[in-house]
Amino acid sequence: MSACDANLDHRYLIDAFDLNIESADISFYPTMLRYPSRRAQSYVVRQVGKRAASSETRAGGGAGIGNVHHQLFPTDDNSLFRHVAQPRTVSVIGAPMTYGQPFVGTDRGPELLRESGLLKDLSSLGWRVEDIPDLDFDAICAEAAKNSSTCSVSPNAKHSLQVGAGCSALADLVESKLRLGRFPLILGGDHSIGIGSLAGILRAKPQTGVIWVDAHADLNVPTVSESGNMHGMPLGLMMKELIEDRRIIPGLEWLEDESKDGSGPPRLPPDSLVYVGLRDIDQAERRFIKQLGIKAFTMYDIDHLGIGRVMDLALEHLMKNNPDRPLHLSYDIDAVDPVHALPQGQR
Ligand SMILES: NC(=[NH2+])NCCC[C@H](N)C(=O)O
Repeated sequence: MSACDANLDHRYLIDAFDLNIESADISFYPTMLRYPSRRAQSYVVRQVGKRAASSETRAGGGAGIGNVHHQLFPTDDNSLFRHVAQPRTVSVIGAPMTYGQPFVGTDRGPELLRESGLLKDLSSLGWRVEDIPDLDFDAICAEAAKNSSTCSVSPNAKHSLQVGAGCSALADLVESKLRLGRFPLILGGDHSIGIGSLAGILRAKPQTGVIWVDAHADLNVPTVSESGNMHGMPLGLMMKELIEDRRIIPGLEWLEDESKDGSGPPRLPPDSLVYVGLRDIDQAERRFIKQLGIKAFTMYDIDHLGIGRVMDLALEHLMKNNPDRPLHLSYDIDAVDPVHALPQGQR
């Protein structure tokens, strides 16, 4: 662990995110499943339960002052969750994906989060909870794999048929919940689920700004990926600048389908993304971040500026030209201080 890693502990993250988010996902790496599940879920729960993000409260962010302020002076600000219908309902979607990286185990994420009391905690925050049965990736992915003999081999996108089929089902579900005015809370699964979450979200709400809390940039595309693992690609696959036509990847053809309301296939403009917590990025990703001008806060920045300031800057970047846009938070537990979540065998 380096000194700067120590700064990104859950407490800081929880206290710093005084955000008005409308959707969230959380993803795992197998070695990180056990201990952090309680912390991970409390983190997400806190996000869902957040109150107003006034500049006054955000100013105190990093050290937890903003959060203490909320507890002392709770507000019931209707300007929050503007994109969520009343009564507020969170749709909990289990996405037990394992095919985006080499290890089995990430499929236990939804179960462990539920076991650690997620649903009760959500309801105690005053939300209605819609607990949807986990997506049946065993069946969906096995069915998709049947086509593998008739399909060309993936161009450096491992298990793309399985990841593609699973994420297509996830995208449909996320999109339908957003269109009902619900808050989709997606429980991974490895981070290739981001392909499904982002596709569904961007089809329903193309203006969405994305905050990607992760040690990794996940900005690879098959032409440059060093590992071929799709958990390293969800953001790259959403950027037109990095991949023109996703139909070249077997299993991802659906990503080029028009959105129902005619807004085109789901795409994320580079200025609609902010990274928080980077500490392990590939050569090509580094180049892309620079070329595309993506806003990126590394562990160094968090250590240097403090997480409160980093979050102020992140929000400023996403909201300055579009103060009413929805936000999506994607949280990979490997962003957490390795003292709490062992990052063995990242790739
Ligand atoms: N969400 C993650 N854990 N991503 C890990 C990605 C690691 C590496 N950059 C790759 O593309 O293979």
